[in-house]
Amino acid sequence: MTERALRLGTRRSKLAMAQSGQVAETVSRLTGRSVELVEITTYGDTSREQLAQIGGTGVFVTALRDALLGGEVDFAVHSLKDLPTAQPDDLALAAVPLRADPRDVLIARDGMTFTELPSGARIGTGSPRRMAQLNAYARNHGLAIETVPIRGNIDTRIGFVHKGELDAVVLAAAGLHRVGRIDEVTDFLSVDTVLPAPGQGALAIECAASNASLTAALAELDDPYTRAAVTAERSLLAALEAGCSAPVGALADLLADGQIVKEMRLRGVVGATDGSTLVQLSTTGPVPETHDQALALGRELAAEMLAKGAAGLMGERAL
Ligand SMILES: NCc1[nH]cc(CCC(=O)O)c1CC(=O)O
Repeated sequence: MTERALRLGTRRSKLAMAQSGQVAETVSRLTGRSVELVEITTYGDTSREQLAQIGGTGVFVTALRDALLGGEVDFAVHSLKDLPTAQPDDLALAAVPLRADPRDVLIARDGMTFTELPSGARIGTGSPRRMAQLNAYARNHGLAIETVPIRGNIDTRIGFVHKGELDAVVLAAAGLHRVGRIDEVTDFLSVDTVLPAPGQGALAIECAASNASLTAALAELDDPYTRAAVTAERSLLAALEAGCSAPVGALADLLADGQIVKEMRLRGVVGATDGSTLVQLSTTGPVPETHDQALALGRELAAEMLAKGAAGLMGERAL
């Protein structure tokens, strides 16, 4: 008997459809089963309010998770940075595939880089994290910029620049790669300037925890280093009691001696959105070999950041 197609739940945005389409092809190749995309509309897709006002990026996730638990779809693909830090017991994070470029990038008019922008340039972003770090960099380097809150999908955001409403917008490299618009980037922002969101560039493949066979099949897509890194980053976020849209950046990467991977470094930042204050620290440790070791790395850095005053900079608390 021919098995029915696997149903993959996805948001309707171009980015989500691109991400889900790529995962669908891989899952179909690995399992030998066809995969059909089931489009789900989330509250985050329909609301026009700023994310901080509607509960952070978790609003992109809830409807997909409801569809999973209701048996409407078999598995779902999320942008990992949009997932709340607490993983529900009845949902398995079956795979975190190899991470794409985690950096933030600038798309500016006239091909300009960040430091080439004119005094008073208006830069659009919906992320308090990006605002805090760009404003801090500008303060420290004598640049005069204005960060402008924006919402919308990738096309809408880039459109603000094309229409002349903004001088530049900031987006994630990973999203632009996946929708085929990476060539429009005018400046790849160093992570020393703008630390990415915890989990940025990574995907999360979820299914019902009760579906053990599908959980095991999807685990084939997991990249252990990526999973360890994003687990440490999200552990930091959780330990700071911050929500997905708090002004918190984090990045875990591997430190190697030649070809030999020696340690994992975790960097974290939290800041006031006007850039007046940033708490930015890092820690290193053995490459986590277990989930708990990755969690511990994040908690360790969070404790150091809280001791340096991070709590007062959180703005939006975990919801
Ligand atoms: N909710 C916005 C969102 N969620 C994930 C990505 C980028 C893709 C990724 O981080 O994997 C984006 C767009 C952006 O930040 O520019």
